[in-house]
Amino acid sequence: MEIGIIGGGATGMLLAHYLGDNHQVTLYVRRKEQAASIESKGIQLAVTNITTIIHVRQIDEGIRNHAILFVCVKQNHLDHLTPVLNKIADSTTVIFLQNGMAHIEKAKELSANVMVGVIEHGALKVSDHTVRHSGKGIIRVAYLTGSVDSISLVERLNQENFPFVLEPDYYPMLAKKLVINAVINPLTALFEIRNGQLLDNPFLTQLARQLCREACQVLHLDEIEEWTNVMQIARATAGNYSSMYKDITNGRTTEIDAITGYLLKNSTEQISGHALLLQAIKAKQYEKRKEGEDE
Ligand SMILES: NC(=O)C1=CN([C@@H]2O[C@H](COP(=O)(O)OP(=O)(O)OC[C@H]3O[C@@H](n4cnc5c(N)ncnc54)[C@H](OP(=O)(O)O)[C@@H]3O)[C@@H](O)[C@H]2O)C=CC1
Ligand SMILES: CC(C)(CO)C(=O)C(=O)O
Repeated sequence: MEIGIIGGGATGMLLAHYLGDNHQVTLYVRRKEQAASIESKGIQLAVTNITTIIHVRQIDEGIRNHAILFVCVKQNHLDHLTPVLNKIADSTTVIFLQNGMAHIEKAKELSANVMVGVIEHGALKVSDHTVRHSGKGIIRVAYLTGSVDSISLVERLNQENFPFVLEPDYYPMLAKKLVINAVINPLTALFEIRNGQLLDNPFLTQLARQLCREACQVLHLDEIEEWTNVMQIARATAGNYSSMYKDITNGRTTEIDAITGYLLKNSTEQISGHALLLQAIKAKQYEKRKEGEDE
């Protein structure tokens, strides 16, 4: 298939590497230097040193026609892509792969077919042309809008070494991932700890449990089931730093608005734990940025 991928970060390069073997893949990046780096060196998978040759273009040159267009940028970059996505051919299926749920309403407005997904892999960008596959998992996708044969599309994407699974309903798929990110990400970022430490410190575990309860109340999910899920992910990724921890440490904008902000926006009752964490993360982001400017 002709596949386009927007975003040459960790997930965009991971997809380009694995899908590049079986499909015609074009990766759209924002910077000229990154385009040049991938053009000359291909995408390298760290540790293995396997190189995949794909097409790379700067996004400013425009998007070609593709059967599938994956969107692999962070939530806070999505608004800049609106003019680009509005021009995508109606026959294309756009697949959004963000954490959080703030993108759903805008995604529904596109005239192209739209699917959304969650990535259960761990990926780290090592350089402009190198990605590390730090945790093997799957990508779940679900239909959002338009006329697309989701079953055959997912069958064609699915690979033994890089599985795709079709979910019957997008809402529980995204909501369950949202609970995990709304509990683990802000707490680990605020307390500067690895994911597993949430379960080692009884005070933090109690806080995490409260956040899980509040999130489930907003999203109409079963609290016991989701808490079991959160604990399982915290254990499975015990040695990792969350993406929010890493964003703050590196002075980048976090996805807090699309995660915690989404819960606050959609809550009919007070969710005091999340309300406090939203401000705390923004305050920390602000301080880290100031530190960077002062240096
Ligand atoms: N990494 C992981 O393991 C996982 C990530 N996710 C989710 O996947 C999403 C993407 O994350 P991730 O890949 O890690 O993020 P990264 O920050 O690694 O990559 C984002 C990329 O998007 C590029 N970008 C931003 N704006 C544009 C634009 N207008 N046009 C083209 N490219 C653009 C950035 O380019 P530049 O380098 O020039 O700034 C950057 O390379 C997030 O929502 C994240 O939460 C979910 C699960 C796991
Ligand atoms: C699952 C988890 C919490 C793993 O770190 C994640 O998705 C993230 O860090 O954004």
